[in-house]
Amino acid sequence: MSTRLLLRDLHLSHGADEVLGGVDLCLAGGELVGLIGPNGSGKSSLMRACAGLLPCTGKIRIDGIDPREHPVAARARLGHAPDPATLPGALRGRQCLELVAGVRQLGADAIAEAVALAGALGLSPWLEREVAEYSLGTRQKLAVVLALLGTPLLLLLDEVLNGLDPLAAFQLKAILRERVDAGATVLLATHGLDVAERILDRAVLLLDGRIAADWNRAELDRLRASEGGLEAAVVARLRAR
Ligand SMILES: Nc1ncnc2c1ncn2[C@@H]1O[C@H](COP(=O)(O)OP(=O)(O)OP(=O)(O)O)[C@@H](O)[C@H]1O
Repeated sequence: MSTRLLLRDLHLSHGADEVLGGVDLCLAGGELVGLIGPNGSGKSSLMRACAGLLPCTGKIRIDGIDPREHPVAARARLGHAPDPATLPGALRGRQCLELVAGVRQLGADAIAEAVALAGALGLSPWLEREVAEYSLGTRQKLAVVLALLGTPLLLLLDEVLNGLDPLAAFQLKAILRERVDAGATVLLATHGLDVAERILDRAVLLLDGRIAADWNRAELDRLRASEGGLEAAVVARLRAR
């Protein structure tokens, strides 16, 4: 299986505070991987660094491409859901889709696919309305559709199940599984360990600036069968610090 995302000795600081202190991570094509970690452990920062939005040191490769040297080629392979709070309130949902499609040089087919995805998530009635009128969950749906636009090979999704209604969350999990089965790789930051335990192929724990644990599907199944499951395993790691 090809390496979709490779991180070696990734370091990232916000001012004087080191957030990532040497992250090593290798994701293959066709994996749905959960990124777990306490508040402030650096999950969002890691994703933003991979998307070229934050400076960092160390090795990053997306399908072998360094996003800092070849940002356009890397971005063509990458879908990163924007923070819903940063979506432009004055634009309508459809305009946001068209804007991102334009930046990514995607055509009408990609927009039509995104409109269909929006429908699957219950977003259709909102596409002609301004984002400023959206609820938090509706903004989250639009952020996810923007990330999925153009069927990227690597999806970096930061807590995208948060705030979604049950039907939209169900649909999104099915869409992610379809994308992964078709060869895409998803890195999903989440605090929802019950969901993670059921839907992921793998879960990694980001702790104290590094990957502190890495559970594959068989290990997640074993945890699931044990008392407390993944939650108990994660809580034990956090308490042991
Ligand atoms: N723009 C910024 N300026 C300064 N510090 C920041 C900035 N963004 C994040 N941080 C700090 O970096 C650390 C990691 O934050 P980050 O948002 O990446 O964590 P997270 O794991 O995604 O957290 P959460 O689970 O709460 O979403 C935190 O200590 C946070 O306060």
